[in-house]
Amino acid sequence: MPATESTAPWRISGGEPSIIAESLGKSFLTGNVRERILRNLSVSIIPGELTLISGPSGCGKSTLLAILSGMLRPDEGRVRVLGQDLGQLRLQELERFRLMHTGFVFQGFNLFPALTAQEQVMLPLRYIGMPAREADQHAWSALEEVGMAGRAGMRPASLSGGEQQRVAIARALAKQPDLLFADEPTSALDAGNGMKVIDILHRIAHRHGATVLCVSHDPRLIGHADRILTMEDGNILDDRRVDVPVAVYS
Ligand SMILES: Nc1ncnc2c1ncn2[C@@H]1O[C@H](COP(=O)(O)OP(=O)(O)OP(=O)(O)O)[C@@H](O)[C@H]1O
Repeated sequence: MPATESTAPWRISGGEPSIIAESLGKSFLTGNVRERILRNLSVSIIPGELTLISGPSGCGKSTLLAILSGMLRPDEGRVRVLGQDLGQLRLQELERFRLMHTGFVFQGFNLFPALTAQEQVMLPLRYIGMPAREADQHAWSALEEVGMAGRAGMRPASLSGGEQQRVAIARALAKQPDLLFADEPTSALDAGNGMKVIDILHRIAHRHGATVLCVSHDPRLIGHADRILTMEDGNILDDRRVDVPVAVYS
């Protein structure tokens, strides 16, 4: 496990891509119609940045995120993450790889109703074998980093949507992953809470050198990413950098 100090860099960004995807193709069968969702898509993602994937509904954003994070296998092409060809890993090895190196934040928070914020964040740490006392400290640091340490003893029903999403981010953050994936993390939140979440994701990339890849069609987020990939019809139409400085949430 890397450093415990929450503001310490986990990884130093050397400009080398942490994710390299080449010639990805993916189809889904609906009834007896096979629909091509991704077509010959290639992309590299760099650590230390918040990269946003935007584009119209149904263009394949979540499918791409699922493939780049190792949750879904492509039909064609290959994905290298941290130098590892995901296609070479057996299912169990892939699960282990994801557990050790990636965190995921979902639109619907996915918190356990019966657990406090502290317990939610500790759970995956205990699952990877971290001793209780250490897991407790890591969970506390992660909650502190997202501004939720003061609510560590509260259960989801007593937290607002924005607070629940910040707990979910702390849970993904606590194991200090190399890569953090987020699928529409702000879509259930109002403007203010959505902005806090995106600023936290941005800060995770910049302070810790993590690769942060976020799917969203929320136009408010565009100025808050470092790089925007715009998808249409299963491919990347536009790839651009955002120069505007980002306000850091405190
Ligand atoms: N497991 C699946 N089986 C069949 N079709 C699927 C499956 N997953 C996704 N699709 C289809 O693939 C297309 C792309 O889905 P995807 O969720 O990647 O799009 P998206 O760009 O993230 O959309 P949105 O912005 O609405 O979430 C959609 O038409 C969807 O219905």
